[in-house]
Amino acid sequence: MIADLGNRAPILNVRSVDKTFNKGVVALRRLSLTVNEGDFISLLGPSGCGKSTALRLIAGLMEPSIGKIDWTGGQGADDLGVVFQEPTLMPWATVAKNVWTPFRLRGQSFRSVKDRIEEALSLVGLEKFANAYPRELSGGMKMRVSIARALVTRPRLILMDEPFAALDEITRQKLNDDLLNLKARTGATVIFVTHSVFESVFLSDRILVMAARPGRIIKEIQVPEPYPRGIEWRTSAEYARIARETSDTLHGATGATEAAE
Ligand SMILES: Nc1ncnc2c1ncn2[C@@H]1O[C@H](COP(=O)(O)OP(=O)(O)OP(=O)(O)O)[C@@H](O)[C@H]1O
Repeated sequence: MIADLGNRAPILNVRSVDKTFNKGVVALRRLSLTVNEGDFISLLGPSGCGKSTALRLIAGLMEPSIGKIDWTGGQGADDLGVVFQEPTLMPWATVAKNVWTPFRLRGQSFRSVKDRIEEALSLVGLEKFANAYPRELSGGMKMRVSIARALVTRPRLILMDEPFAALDEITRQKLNDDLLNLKARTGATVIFVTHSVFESVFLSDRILVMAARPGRIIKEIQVPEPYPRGIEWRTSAEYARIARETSDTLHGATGATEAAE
C-alpha cells in the first residue's frame, strides 16, 4: 500500500440524493457530495440527521429514493471497507481469523492471504496479537482489529460510522492519531461519521455539517491544515478557530431545527 496523495481524481459522486423511508420519513434531502482520491471527509451532525443512511447508500446497502450515486469502484468487497461503531468481531475466532473474514466470504483460503492479513495487522499495530481472541483485547484493540479487517482488501474507499464513539477519550485520541498515520501510509480515502466537532476538525480535510428533519448538508467547512497532524495541530489557534466555526454552524442548525418544531 503506497501512498499516492498527488492523485486527487474523483472516485465517488453523490448527486442530489433523497432517501424517504416507509411512513414518509425523509432521512435525506438533496444530498450531494464529491469524494476525491485521498480525501478525508467527515459527516458531522446531530442524531437522526441521516449520517448512517448516507453511509449505507454509499456502501450500496440501500438504494436512493431519488438521485444517483456514481462510484468508480466496482461492487466487489475489494473496493469498499466499512467500520461500524461496534467492532462486531467473531468471539470464537482469533484476531487473524477475524481479519480474514472479507476474503473468507469470497472463498479465499487463509493461507493464500496470510501476508495480507499480517500487513493489515501491522498497519494497526497488532501484529503480535494475531493469535489472540477478542475477549483478551481492550475496547481500543478490538476497534483496531475491526479497522484491519476493513483495510485488508486494500479498499479504494473506507466508510467509518462513529468508530470511536464508545471509547474513552484517551483511547479515542490515540486511535485518531493512529488513523491519520494509517492514512499517511496507505493513501486511504475516508468518509467518517461523527458527532464530535473536535474529532472532525482533527481528522478531516473537509467537514460536511448536517442538520436533521430533513437530513441535509448545511455547510462544508474546509480544514486546510496539511497532514501529518499531531499534538501541535490539536493545540493550535487555527484548530480552535475552526472548531468554533464548526460548533457554531452545528448549534445554529440544531437551534433552527428546534425552532421549527
Ligand atoms: N430503516 C429505517 N426505516 C425508517 N426510518 C429510518 C430507517 N433508518 C433510519 N430511519 C430514520 O431516518 C432518519 C436518519 O437516520 P440515521 O440513522 O441515518 O441518522 P444518524 O444521523 O446516523 O443518527 P445517529 O447519529 O443517531 O446514528 C431518522 O429519523 C431515522 O429514524
